Amino acid sequence: MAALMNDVLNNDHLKRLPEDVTVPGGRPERGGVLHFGAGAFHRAHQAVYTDDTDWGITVAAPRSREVIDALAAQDGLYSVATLGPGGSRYRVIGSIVDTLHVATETERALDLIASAQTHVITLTVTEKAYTDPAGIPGLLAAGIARRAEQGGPPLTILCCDNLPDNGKTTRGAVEPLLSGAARTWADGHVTFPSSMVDRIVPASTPATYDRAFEHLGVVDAAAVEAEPFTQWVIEDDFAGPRPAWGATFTVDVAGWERLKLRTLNGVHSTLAYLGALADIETIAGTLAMPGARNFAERLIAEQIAPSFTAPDGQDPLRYGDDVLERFANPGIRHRCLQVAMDGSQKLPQRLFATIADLAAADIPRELIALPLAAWTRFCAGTSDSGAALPLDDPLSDVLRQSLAAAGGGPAARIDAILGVRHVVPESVADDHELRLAATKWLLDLDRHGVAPTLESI
Ligand SMILES: NC(=O)c1ccc[n+]([C@@H]2O[C@H](COP(=O)([O-])OP(=O)(O)OC[C@H]3O[C@@H](n4cnc5c(N)ncnc54)[C@H](O)[C@@H]3O)[C@@H](O)[C@H]2O)c1
Ligand SMILES: O=P(O)(O)OC[C@@H](O)[C@@H](O)[C@H](O)[C@H](O)CO
Repeated sequence: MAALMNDVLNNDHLKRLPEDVTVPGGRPERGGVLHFGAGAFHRAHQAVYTDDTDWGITVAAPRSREVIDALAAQDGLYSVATLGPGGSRYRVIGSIVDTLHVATETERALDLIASAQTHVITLTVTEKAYTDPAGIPGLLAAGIARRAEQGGPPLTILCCDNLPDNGKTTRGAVEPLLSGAARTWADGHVTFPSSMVDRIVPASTPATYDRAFEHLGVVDAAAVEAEPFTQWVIEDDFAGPRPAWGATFTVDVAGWERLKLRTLNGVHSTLAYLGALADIETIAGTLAMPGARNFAERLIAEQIAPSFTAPDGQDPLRYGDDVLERFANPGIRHRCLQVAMDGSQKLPQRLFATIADLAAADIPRELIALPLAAWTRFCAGTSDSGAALPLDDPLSDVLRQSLAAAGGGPAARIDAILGVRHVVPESVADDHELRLAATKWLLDLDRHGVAPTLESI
């Protein structure tokens, strides 16, 4: 413990910490985890779970090096502020022992993937990263090939992105890029467990760093803020050793993924598009609009919950109530525009899967057509007040061109969005009832805007 305090106190950037700040119980003496995606979520989720073990993480940044440079300058130390009803609690995390910039250190990245010291690779690289063979999937495949050549030990690749069957998705992105011997080796030595990850972690802003400075008394350029809730459900399919994470290990994660992606993330995206259109900055602010909570509760009870079977012991309605309480947390300033980005990569699992299952069960789909209408209007890029809305989406050109070609009529615009294949499944694109309901909602949004539409529900 004394050594740890020395570590923290000797660090140039994190010293003289107030007594209410939790500090690491020691710096890990070993590595073992290689993580890709140096974003806010990793720092407030997997790195925190790992901080409770004796394993260490090398964090690799695929693109911008801003975060890893900040971490490196602070000896890997940074703070996570938990923003609860009673105020903020700060904890310094010590599990990050090294950093790596993939674009400029590709050889080192491959060596680390191949290294016998690396047992688990974790990923938070956003949903779209799995569709780019030249990106992370290609890097992993090349690293696995090197590991195979060297006859390295088994390896676990653990996706922590918000995707359904995320282990299978990762395997599906990497395996086709392996050739011959490497593929045979990977079959016997590499596993891709699925995992459900949950903690709301908004992007850090200058205000985040100001609050950290005010609380810690030192500059922390890698600070993150998060809600108190945290959850990690992992398919117990590790090829080799793993850290003693305080997660739930299970044989089947699919039910947990559906519960979370459809309920939490589905409602999150819904509020994000409605809020952005209404010129509201945050998810909490959107949920506070008159009628919004009633709509969200009905969406969960009447559309989302009946679309799937919850895991044993989970009540989707209670889960949904808890989610709405979490969204209402005023400390979490999660911007609608952050949640709204990459809709084409998120809505298949957050919205369209729900719609498809409701249609298959012959359950009416009127309420769930509203988020589809809101996304359609959002993609056109103008809010209810006439302000410009950014469309930060890898398919932005396709979406905007389809809408432009459709002209101004709501039915044609809904058809244009439903016609974007690879995003909207065929059964949803052909869903006549959904199309009519979404057209009606889009007409309401065009004529009256979000606020009166929500109040009318
Ligand atoms: N923030 C949350 O509340 C939260 C909660 C649960 C799960 N997640 C998952 O974690 C992911 C990352 O969230 P975050 O808050 O850390 O975001 P972030 O924007 O802070 O970080 C994203 C990271 O992904 C990398 N990245 C982006 N596009 C990439 C690409 N095409 N190829 C390779 N790398 C790419 C970026 O360089 C960055 O390191 C989310 O997309 C989601 O799947 C986030
Ligand atoms: O992180 P994304 O971009 O996949 O989605 C935005 C939010 O819906 C998401 O980050 C939630 O906050 C998170 O999934 C909660 O666990």
